[in-house]
Amino acid sequence: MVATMKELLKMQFVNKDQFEQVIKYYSLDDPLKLADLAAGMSSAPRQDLQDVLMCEDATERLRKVLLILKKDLESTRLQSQFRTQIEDKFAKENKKFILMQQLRYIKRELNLERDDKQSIIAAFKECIKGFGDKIPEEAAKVMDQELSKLGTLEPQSAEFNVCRTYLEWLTALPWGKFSEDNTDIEKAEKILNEDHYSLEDVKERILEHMAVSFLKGSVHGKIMCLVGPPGVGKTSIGKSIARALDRQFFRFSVGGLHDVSEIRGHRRTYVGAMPGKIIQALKIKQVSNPVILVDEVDKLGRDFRGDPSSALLEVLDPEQNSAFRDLYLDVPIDLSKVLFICTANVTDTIPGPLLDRMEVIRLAGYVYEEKLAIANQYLIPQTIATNGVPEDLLELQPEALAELIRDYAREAGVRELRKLLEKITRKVALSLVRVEQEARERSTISTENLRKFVGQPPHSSERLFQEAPSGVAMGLAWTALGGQTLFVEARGRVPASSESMADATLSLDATASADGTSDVPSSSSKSSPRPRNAGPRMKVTGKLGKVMGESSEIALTYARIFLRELEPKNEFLDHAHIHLNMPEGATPKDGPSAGVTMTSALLSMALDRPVKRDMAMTGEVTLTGKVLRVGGIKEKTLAARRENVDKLVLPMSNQADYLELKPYLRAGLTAHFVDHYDDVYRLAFEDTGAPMPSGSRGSDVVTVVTPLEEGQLPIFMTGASGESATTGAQVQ
Ligand SMILES: Nc1ncnc2c1ncn2[C@@H]1O[C@H](COP(=O)(O)OP(=O)(O)OP(=O)(O)O)[C@@H](O)[C@H]1O
Repeated sequence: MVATMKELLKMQFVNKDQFEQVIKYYSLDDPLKLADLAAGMSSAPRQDLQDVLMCEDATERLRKVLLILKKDLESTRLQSQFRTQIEDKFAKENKKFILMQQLRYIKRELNLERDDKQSIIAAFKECIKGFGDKIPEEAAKVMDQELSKLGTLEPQSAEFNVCRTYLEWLTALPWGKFSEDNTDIEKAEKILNEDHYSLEDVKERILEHMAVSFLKGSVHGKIMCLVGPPGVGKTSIGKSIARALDRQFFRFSVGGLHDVSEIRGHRRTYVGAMPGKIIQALKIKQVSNPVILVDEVDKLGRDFRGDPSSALLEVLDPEQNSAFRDLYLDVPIDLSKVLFICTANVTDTIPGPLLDRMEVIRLAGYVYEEKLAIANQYLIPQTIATNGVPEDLLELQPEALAELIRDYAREAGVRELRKLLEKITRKVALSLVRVEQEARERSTISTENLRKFVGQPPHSSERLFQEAPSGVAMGLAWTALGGQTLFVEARGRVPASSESMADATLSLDATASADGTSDVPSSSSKSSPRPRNAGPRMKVTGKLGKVMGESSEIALTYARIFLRELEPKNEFLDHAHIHLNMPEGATPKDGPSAGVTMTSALLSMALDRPVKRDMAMTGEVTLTGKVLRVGGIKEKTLAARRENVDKLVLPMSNQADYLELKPYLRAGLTAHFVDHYDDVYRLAFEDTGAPMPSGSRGSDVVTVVTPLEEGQLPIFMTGASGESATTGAQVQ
């Protein structure tokens, strides 16, 4: 007996024999069998059934029938599967709902808890009541509105959570909560001295600021901005100010920050919206008058997400910040009692309107003696304590510390020095835990075993030129990393009449060779007549900014005038193709202060006479030879001492800046103050065999000699800072 179609399909019918049987059975035009078919396909689409009936070929007809039935069976199976799943889910939800209702009912009967939503609302109301009248009217009104809105929303809805989070932020703020300021200025001074060595002028400015705030009873006024190279203690002095004032301290960095909402918050319409950093600071610190340190304001970004500097201005400006509106909270918040302190490496990149409202306090960097004292009094005790090494089990000999400062951590600040001391202490800690407690011995770090702890010194190279050849002059520059020496190299030759500029520059030696050889013709050859058709040209390299580029042109024009008066027959600068280069080409440089150095390098090249050894100069030069005032005298003086330079030529108008420096900072230096290039020339080329001008158009040179103090080391460091090329700090 042949099984019916449905039965065969239910048996997963694919067997060849059975298939043959079915074909045979259904190939007859028997109306009864057709009726059987139709019954099996009752739920099949009409079109499909028609297709079957119209099909003439019996085998094909059968195949179609089978297909229809297979589909039918599949859909029946799926339907029943869904039904079971849905029923299961409903049963679970139902059960949960019933249990929840029972639980709620039981809790309410036992008076254990009120309705969830109601309890949330009640908690908010309680919290708001606690603030009393300390909440400003507008904020109180918004809280009321939000509370009523919360009452109308379903606790399971997304909007309920948005509304609840918003109220949580509003009620988490320290409305009217202030910590009491320390008004004892002597105690404040003691704390500042306890935390930091030296920095007298910085501490003095901070104390003045505090004094004004105490008298006025508010911190209104300019925002303090601590500017200086890395590791000079800007961040840590900010922390110390908070300690001196007895206030909470919060720090955040805006370096590389592009998104304005980091400061001003996101609008509430965004998913995951939050208030900005300032509101977060108030919430975390739970007082309305913390000290907030905004680090790296000189590295603020700006893009399509807005201009964070304008948002920062709104926050920091004492005129505007008593009603600061965070985009998320959208109620006025009084920030006028917050003490904002900013830090930066340079002021050039701080947006103008922001800089205008700041009181800049400069931290220039430390000399050797200061680093030694900082290490002994602060860094060594601190690192020993943080690494858990018993004090009597570690001894760092003074010579080893001197070597660390001199050869390993040649920097303006003390960050690298701190890292090295930490490295040593960690190594000592490891060696201590490797042996039994009783067998532990004191570790002594001397110059002999220092390398075992910190490896080879990274600063083995001396400064770029110990003795500069003709065409090279040493300047002093001021970078974000502190002061440094900056060499100017000038090379040039007069091309043959047929030579093009390209050929001429190709034949130029871009870097003067250290042995002093140069392709600059001797003075006698320079006075011979030259073909005039090639014309003089100058190429300047070393990643110079616009101002420095212009300064090089002024230097060339002035050097030509000067040379014509000095040696009328020497026409070298009038005809030569010149290449002026400032090494460390990866470091951007700008500013006019290298004017005198460039002029000296050009004259040294044209006269084939080297500039006096160990002399560094700085000053802007004008077309008439006047030497103008420059910035960063302290940083430049520290760099000169670091780099073995003992003679300085500085603008007369910077004399006061120099004399303001503590004598120990300029110990061993002879500084000459000039106001005309004639005197720079005399000082730089005296006794080198170069011709001397007949008189000077400047006023008398002032020379300040500062002898070494007793027990003070002479010059103690050599070599240029290796850092600047990699960090891209701008030289000025
Ligand atoms: N005068 C000082 N007396 C004692 N410790 C100091 C002094 N100057 C710096 N330090 C210490 O040096 C370390 C580095 O200082 P800090 O991090 O404050 O530098 P910074 O100027 O903020 O640097 P950056 O610009 O990289 O942020 C800190 O541990 C700090 O305590």
